[in-house]
Amino acid sequence: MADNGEFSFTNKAAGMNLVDRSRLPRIHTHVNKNGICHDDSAQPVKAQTIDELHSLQKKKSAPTTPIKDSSNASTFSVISDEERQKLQLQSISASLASLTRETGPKLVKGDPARKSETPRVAHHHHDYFTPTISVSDSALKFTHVLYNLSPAELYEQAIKYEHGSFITESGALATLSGAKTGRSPRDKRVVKDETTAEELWWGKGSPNIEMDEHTFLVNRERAVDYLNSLDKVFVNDQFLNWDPEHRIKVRIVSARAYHSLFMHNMCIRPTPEELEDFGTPDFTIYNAGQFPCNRYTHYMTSSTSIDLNLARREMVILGTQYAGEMKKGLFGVMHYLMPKRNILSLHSGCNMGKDGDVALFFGLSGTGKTTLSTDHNRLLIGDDEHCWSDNGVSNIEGGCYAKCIDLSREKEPDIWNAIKFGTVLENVVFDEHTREVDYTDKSVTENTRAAYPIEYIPNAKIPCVGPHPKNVILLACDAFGVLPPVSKLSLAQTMYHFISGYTALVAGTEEGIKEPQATFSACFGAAFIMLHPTKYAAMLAEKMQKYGATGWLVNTGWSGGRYGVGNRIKLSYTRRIIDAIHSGSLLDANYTKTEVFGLEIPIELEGVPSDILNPINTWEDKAAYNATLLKLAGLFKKNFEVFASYQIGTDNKLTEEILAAGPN
Ligand SMILES: Nc1ncnc2c1ncn2[C@@H]1O[C@H](COP(=O)(O)OP(=O)(O)O)[C@@H](O)[C@H]1O
Ligand SMILES: C=C(OP(=O)(O)O)C(=O)O
Ligand SMILES: [Ca+2]
Ligand SMILES: [Mn+2]
Repeated sequence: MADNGEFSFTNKAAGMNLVDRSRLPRIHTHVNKNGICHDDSAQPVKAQTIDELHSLQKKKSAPTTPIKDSSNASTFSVISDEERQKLQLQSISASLASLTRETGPKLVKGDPARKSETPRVAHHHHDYFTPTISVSDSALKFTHVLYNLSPAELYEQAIKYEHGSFITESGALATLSGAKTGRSPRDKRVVKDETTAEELWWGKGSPNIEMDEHTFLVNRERAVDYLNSLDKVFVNDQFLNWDPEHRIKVRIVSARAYHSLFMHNMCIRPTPEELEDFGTPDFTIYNAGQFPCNRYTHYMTSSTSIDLNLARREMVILGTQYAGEMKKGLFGVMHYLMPKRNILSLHSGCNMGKDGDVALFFGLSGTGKTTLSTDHNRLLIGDDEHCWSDNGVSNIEGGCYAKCIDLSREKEPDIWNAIKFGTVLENVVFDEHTREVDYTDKSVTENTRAAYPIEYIPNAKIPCVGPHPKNVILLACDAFGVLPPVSKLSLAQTMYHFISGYTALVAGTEEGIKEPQATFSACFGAAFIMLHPTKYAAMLAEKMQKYGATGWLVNTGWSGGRYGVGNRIKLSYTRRIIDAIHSGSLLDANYTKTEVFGLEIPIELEGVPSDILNPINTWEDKAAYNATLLKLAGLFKKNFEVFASYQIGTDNKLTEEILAAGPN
């Protein structure tokens, strides 16, 4: 390097200083009258101490308050922020009241780590949270409430206090859901009282395992006492259902920032104004997470319990931190509340073309609802839970919950790009230094998941509502490899397959499932429905008839042999099939009918090799194909026996046609 400039560095001689300080220009400072040096390039900060400096960093934002008592609605607009905060804390305290104590715990808003907050607010609230029974330690203690925190605040809480929380390279919050990495359907209990005994589906095949009111209260008290024993609890006040006429207000009380952020993403997020008008929730979840149920409690068969009380409009979660339990728990509640209003609740994805054609995607976990409803050429209404009312369709949720195993940027770019700041990434494995996620790694579980707000998908339809569906697509992931990649269904066939709800359950989403296996789940969601399957089926048939929707069966599973022999149908082929359904071109194709299941299958479909359209062509061993086909048909028939004696709605003719629409 030439030694000709004032700022040149020199390293010519070994052992010399890299920078020759004598050649650098001096920084000119002046000495003021106090004798203190200043660098005059910027104004000095308006702070005398470090604490003061830090206090400048955060701008005060008015606390949002959900409480509006209808009795003082007229005075609401003039009440002070302080008064609002009082009312809000009263409502949350009422939610957290232990039943024996009549009054809730003393609550303080904010993070207990910010010590200065406690005495100030504590002083305010002392006068009206007077314990009504003899004072115990729990009655003396304050519970801090972290109310509807923002994603940024929840990130900080998670990273500071929850083991296994990290920021990934793309900005998502990686978390661990603990010992449970999937739902626990065998630990779900529903209170059987006079009303629910009549209304709900009980007995063989039903997901509703009974418990009594008293046992529910035992578990509720256990969860509430646990939550109140913590230094802080998270409270989310949010909405379900984008149809404004049928919106449900939900409150979620939980112990972890992870759970609060998950529900922030999955439920509909209220605006600050909506939160001020929130009032009393329609439904409350008490999620005690890791805290187990007590095995001496009646009806308990493990340390996990998910308890639903429809009369009290409450759910209690003990002994599992799997967040999907809350999301699907609320879905069950909607399967009860919506049909009462003559609205059909659907375990389906939903999207809409630019011309307003809506498609529903029914299917069990892992069959492709999220993947196929997230379609760059169409508007996403939702990926998992919808309502079909006289107004059309509406999403129940405010977010999506995508499977991440083997996620690829190329095949699923919209989901890939949604995994950014704000997204909860469950149970994934990442590089400890770069924080790059390895989506192929199943070390924690195969059921790795991303939960993100629906607006993270660029072509989301906000508000998430649409007109009546034109196509009803039933997704089955057929591990036997004998169902065709696509079949056009008659209404009776659609109902037969809807009631059957066949798929191969893919590993991981439910505890204890290690390999795909054939399963039947009525209405493609037996784990979540509350009424008898034929009630939902009758509503679906009526709506499909009324609005002229076409039914389709799409196999997103195996081709060329059963699981272990053949391969899963390429996602790109399934996408071409779905495109042809949306565009209407498949409706006009030439069809042939299959043996045994009597399914109408197209002879040709653009972008898909014709020989895979009929599965027999893809099997080398034709005898094995026929045997497997008959085996699956037998399983269908056996499963349907329990439904053979039921009437579907008021239409005798349709009921008979449905019974005849299965395999022969
Ligand atoms: N042909 C296919 N069609 C749909 N999904 C497929 C196909 N092949 C592989 N997959 C994978 O299967 C999974 C489907 O999961 P997902 O869409 O989350 O199901 P659901 O939402 O119904 O639970 C995704 O991981 C997707 O990448
Ligand atoms: C969260 C779930 O939904 P899905 O797998 O259908 O996306 C689940 O079934 O637990
Ligand atoms: Ca599901
Ligand atoms: Mn899904």
